[in-house]
Amino acid sequence: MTAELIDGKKAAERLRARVAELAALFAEDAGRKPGLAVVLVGEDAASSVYVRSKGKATVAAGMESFEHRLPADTAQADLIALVDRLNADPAVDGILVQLPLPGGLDAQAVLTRIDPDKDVDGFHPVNAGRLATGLNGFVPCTPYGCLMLLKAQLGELSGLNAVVIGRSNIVGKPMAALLTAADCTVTIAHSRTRNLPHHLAHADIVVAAVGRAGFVRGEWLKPGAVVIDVGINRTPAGLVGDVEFESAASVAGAITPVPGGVGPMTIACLLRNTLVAAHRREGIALDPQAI
Ligand SMILES: NC(=O)C1=CN([C@@H]2O[C@H](COP(=O)(O)OP(=O)(O)OC[C@H]3O[C@@H](n4cnc5c(N)ncnc54)[C@H](OP(=O)(O)O)[C@@H]3O)[C@@H](O)[C@H]2O)C=CC1
Ligand SMILES: Nc1nc(=O)c2c([nH]1)NC[C@@H]1CN(c3ccc(C(=O)N[C@@H](CCC(=O)O)C(=O)O)cc3)C=[N+]21
Repeated sequence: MTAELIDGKKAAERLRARVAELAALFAEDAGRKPGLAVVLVGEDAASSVYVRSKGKATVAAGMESFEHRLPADTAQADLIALVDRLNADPAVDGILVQLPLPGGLDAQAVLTRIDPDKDVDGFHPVNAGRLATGLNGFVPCTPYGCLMLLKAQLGELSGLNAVVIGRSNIVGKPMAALLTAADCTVTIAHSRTRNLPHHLAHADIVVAAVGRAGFVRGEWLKPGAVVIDVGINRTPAGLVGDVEFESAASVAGAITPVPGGVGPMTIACLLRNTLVAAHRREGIALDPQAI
């Protein structure tokens, strides 16, 4: 292996520590802690684990965590009613509805019901539009975390070629928007892309968000490329990313591991977005450069 390992766990710990300091200052000024509400519908094992670790991280950062667990057979109207209550609750700065929702529930309708100014996931169309047009809003946590890792690794991104593999609303599309705003030349690849290796051969930055274990091979990469592996795939061999780590690490300049790469940054960015939401709601200034 020649690639440098990008330590997302350490970067996330640093970000969480900064958020915790600023959350303590906020609590002094506002007379209350920032609050994050997480809604989990159903009993999906992986989702339960995530929700528990989000709750722990929220409390550790000096924020209030409100967990709402609903049965898998919850009616759409009841879920919408809960979102309405959270929208109206002054103690709640951020709302996250854990995805995927059980079959029968309309995720898009639920996400669109969340007050855009409490939408710390950045999934509301208003926030997607703000990101696309360069306005201040909430940026989805996973791509935001990826951008932070890239900037820490490379410094200036201007003029670099980036290939984003995947075009989902929660990872690929906002990732491409962020890289475009950072003046990269961005290619978005997806399941209909012809000759992915051709595109990757020119990529200084590769972000893989495909959902297929070990999909990206080292021999497709440009030597020295910085590779961000978003994939979380549970295999009999354990948790693996979308990049074939061994072969990629012998060609790339730097690469994120799975676990310990993008995942921890996602949670840290969720806390960051909640802190920002709390400041905006209370009209308390927060220097964006401070975090
Ligand atoms: N670390 C973290 O914090 C997070 C990790 N994840 C993980 O990231 C991965 C992606 O998540 P998500 O974006 O939600 O997934 P989606 O399933 O929504 O999107 C996958 C994307 O990959 C594309 N794709 C599928 N097959 C190929 C192929 N053969 N070649 C090129 N592109 C392909 C799809 O293309 P098309 O659009 O044509 O179907 C689609 O755009 C998953 O492993 C998920 O678990 C997700 C969120 C957070
Ligand atoms: N509304 C919503 N917002 C999300 O942000 C959201 C979601 N729904 N649904 C599911 C995906 C996935 N996701 C992850 C978060 C943390 C890790 C994480 O911390 N991973 C650890 C490993 C955890 C483990 O061992 O399972 C790591 O990569 O090191 C992974 C994945 C957020 N998501």
